[in-house]
Amino acid sequence: MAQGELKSSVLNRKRNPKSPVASRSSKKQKIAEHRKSLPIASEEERLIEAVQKNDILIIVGETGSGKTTQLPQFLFNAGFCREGKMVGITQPRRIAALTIAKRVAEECDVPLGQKVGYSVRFDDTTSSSTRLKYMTDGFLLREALVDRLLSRYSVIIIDEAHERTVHTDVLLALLKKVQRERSEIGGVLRGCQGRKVSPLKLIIMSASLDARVFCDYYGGAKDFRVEGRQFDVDMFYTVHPETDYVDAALNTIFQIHSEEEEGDILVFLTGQEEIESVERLVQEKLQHLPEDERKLLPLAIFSALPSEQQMRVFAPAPIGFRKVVLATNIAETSITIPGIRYVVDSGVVKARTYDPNKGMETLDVVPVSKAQAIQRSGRAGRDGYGKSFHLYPERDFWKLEDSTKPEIKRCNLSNVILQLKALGIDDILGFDFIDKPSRSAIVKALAELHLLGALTDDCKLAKPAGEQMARLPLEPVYSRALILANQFNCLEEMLIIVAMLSVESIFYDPRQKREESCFLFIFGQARTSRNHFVSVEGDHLTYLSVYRELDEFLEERKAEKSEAKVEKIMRKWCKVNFVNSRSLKHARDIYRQIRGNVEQMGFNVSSCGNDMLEYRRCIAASFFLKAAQRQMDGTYRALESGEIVHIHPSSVLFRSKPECVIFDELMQTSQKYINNLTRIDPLWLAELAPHHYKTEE
Ligand SMILES: Nc1ncnc2c1ncn2[C@@H]1O[C@H](COP(=O)(O)OP(=O)(O)OP(=O)(O)O)[C@@H](O)[C@H]1O
Repeated sequence: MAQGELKSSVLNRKRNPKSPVASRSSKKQKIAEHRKSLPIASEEERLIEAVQKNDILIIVGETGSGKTTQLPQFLFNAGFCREGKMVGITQPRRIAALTIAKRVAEECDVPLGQKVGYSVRFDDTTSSSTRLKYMTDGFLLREALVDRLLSRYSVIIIDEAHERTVHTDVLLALLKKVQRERSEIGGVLRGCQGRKVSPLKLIIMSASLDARVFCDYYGGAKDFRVEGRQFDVDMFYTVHPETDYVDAALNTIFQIHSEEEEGDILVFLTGQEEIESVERLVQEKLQHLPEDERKLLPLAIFSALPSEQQMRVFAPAPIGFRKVVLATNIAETSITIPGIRYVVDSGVVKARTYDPNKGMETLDVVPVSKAQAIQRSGRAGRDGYGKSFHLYPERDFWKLEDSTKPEIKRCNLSNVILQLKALGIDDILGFDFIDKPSRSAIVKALAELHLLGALTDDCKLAKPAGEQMARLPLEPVYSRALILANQFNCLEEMLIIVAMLSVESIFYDPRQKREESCFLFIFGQARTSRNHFVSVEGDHLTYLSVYRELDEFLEERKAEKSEAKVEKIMRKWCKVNFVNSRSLKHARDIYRQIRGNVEQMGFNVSSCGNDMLEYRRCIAASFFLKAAQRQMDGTYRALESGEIVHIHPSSVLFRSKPECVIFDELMQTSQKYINNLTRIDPLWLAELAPHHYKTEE
């Protein structure tokens, strides 16, 4: 496609000139018409009948047929929320829970948080009048820790079950048990706060080509198909495979912008750095276009972005502009980004795989599954006819796996097992998982939890350490670090480090700036301006000094009260220091949230000030399972797995190569790398973790 003129219809988009009252009622009318036009609308009666007749129902429907937004409203109308009961709907991602709840509240014409609300980690908008509650699958799992029978719910809907997140898989099994227990109890007064427990209806919703796996798991449960989608989406594929999908995505964005009609673009890429680099490239390329063709607005969305920044992609583009949303697979399922008419699918996704025997994670860019490609296309055509451009040939689509491998088969199980133990499920090997993780993965995770002090010798939940670890919304190894830091009087510092380790790319790396002619100059400049943060003790302390320096800088400018001003100052500081402002802002949010958690648990947040020796000893005591020792040839041996590894070039200890280090990450990319390190004295391991290391080791 050659570049052409912008279509006049884009430039002529006008604001609605009606009065607020008139526009509100016309909006209501539009929503009512929209609801009626959804394929699921004509199925209301049949669906309710099926739910009434079956305790478990598997609903399969095309993307955009209206399952997520409409079914809960049908259930409400049919009386499933009487006597204060709720319908709970789980989503694999928080952004989906947030935006769908907002949409359903709008459809019901009620303020968010009353009849309709959402609950996700660190953000709960529900109230005692909430009847339709959207939440993440992880949130419902945590709720079960407090109310084992989930007695407030009359119906629980597990949405997007085909995604098979580890939390969804655990819920599928847990709810089977809860449902059995609730029907055995039958109307007896029990459950949380003596609530009356009635039988539970369970609905599993999937867009998957293969729903049989769920029907079989629930002993031949009935399936219900919702046929049809609201708007068509035309599919386009490349003739030949693309060698560089980032380049291909960039070209496609500009082709759509110059040749296609009005409508926004959604592009699927693999991660934060790639997205930020494409964002810059779009900006740069726009500078070379004539003034009237520059009206393209790139916006990013990925999971490490704070919620309010994620929400920016949902706002309409300014008049005359076309927005181009650059997303990871966070935008792949469930959500509707208003205005999106064109989808560009790179065909790839970044996938994490965990090897329990080596204790090693690999992060690879891999082809998407058919189900994922279909979900991606489904994001177009949600408020009108759409087009989906796949950056690979059609024959390659047919070669893709049908669906993604369940996360439970490729992740570290220690967190899930800790949650199950806290739920009173002791026989993990005998637990009825829909897809059983390997025996060795379970045994390895149990052993790790035991070493971390979360389980007793007979594999029961340790009190209070195991209980406290289960209550914190973190990986067990980080929860343990916080508990220990409380004893070492450096909880403040550990909270900062845990927050900083929870985000991607603290330092902005100009190597990502493709086509940068003065790359070497800028790279040198970045290193120099980063130098004053660098601690010879390692990356953890370097991150600590970045965090603290920004804190001091903001403290000095405390007079600037408005949040927007503070954010502006912060962005400027980050730019000068080559620090990624989005990542740092996210880390500051996480810090505040987990600080709230530990304070609720009664911990006093004290600081060790500048006593970094005590702090490094605490790191050694917390992460003793992640220690590595230098070998004669300059490589390192990870002490737990015996793997030979290298220090990652981005670590501040890359050149100094200390004798012994604690690492946070062990990743296989081109080589086996350890990253995010702290230098320790090897003797500390035997002293601080005597149950695992002997002095002669
Ligand atoms: N936040 C929103 N803003 C505007 N329209 C929306 C929003 N959410 C949903 N819709 C509209 O409602 C339709 C149905 O959405 P819904 O999420 O219920 O579909 P679904 O069948 O669950 O599909 P999927 O599995 O792809 O999420 C969408 O196609 C879109 O037209």
